[in-house]
Amino acid sequence: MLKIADKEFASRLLLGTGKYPSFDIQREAVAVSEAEILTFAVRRMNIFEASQPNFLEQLDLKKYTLLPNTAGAKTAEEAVRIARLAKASGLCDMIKVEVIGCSRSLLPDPVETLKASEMLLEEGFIVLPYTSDDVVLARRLEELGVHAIMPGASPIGSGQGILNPLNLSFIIEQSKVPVIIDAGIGSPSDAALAMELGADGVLLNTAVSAASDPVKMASAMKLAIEAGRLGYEAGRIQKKDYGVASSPGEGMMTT
Ligand SMILES: CC(=O)[C@@H](O)[C@H](O)COP(=O)(O)O
Repeated sequence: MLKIADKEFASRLLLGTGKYPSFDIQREAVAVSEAEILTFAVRRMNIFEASQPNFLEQLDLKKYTLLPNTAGAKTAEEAVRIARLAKASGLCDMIKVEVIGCSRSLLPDPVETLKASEMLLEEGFIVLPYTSDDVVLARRLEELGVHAIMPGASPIGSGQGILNPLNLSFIIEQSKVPVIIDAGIGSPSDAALAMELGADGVLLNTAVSAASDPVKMASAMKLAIEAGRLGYEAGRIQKKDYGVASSPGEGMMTT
């Protein structure tokens, strides 16, 4: 089980809700993914405008935990304002802190992310910050008291997969809160690798929503995350420099 604060989830896949070709495809993709946590950008969701189409209306909200995110924020203050709006909607008490520091790479601003996380923790939110794969920043966030760390695999929407597995391993090794690899996942093998590294979960959006067949890809991601987790729990063999025969040589009959 994935445990975040006092909440437990059977699925380790967290799914974004942006950029699907249609609500119907999105609904089907979400269903086959078996994800229990859905993230959405508060700024892009018409949560206060009943007249506007809204994906959340299409869902049985009792089946999902909503994870609003502060996408669009460039400062800690903006992120906090967006988080308060999300809380006021009454839909959720968790928040994914996303403070972008570079509009080209979409990489997070470490200083503002730390600041926003601190402010939101003081206000009683369950805080899940999206961070870079910086090991020291991850430790500082955990020391603040965040409820999960969400380091990026690579830039949001890039589909480049895991660029720095070593840093992610260091973060996973040092963290006592769940580590959820967030952003940049491009294929099921990327998601499986994240889980094999020992991550507690994977958050992804574009790899599914922009796939040629989002529903099939949602299913593939679910299976990859389950396979990666099983592989991690099973314990992979050590890599060796030279070949080692798979069949025992001793005791074999010779002619
Ligand atoms: C939806 C969301 O929260 C994104 O900001 C997230 O980081 C996913 O990134 P990808 O689209 O690269 O999976």
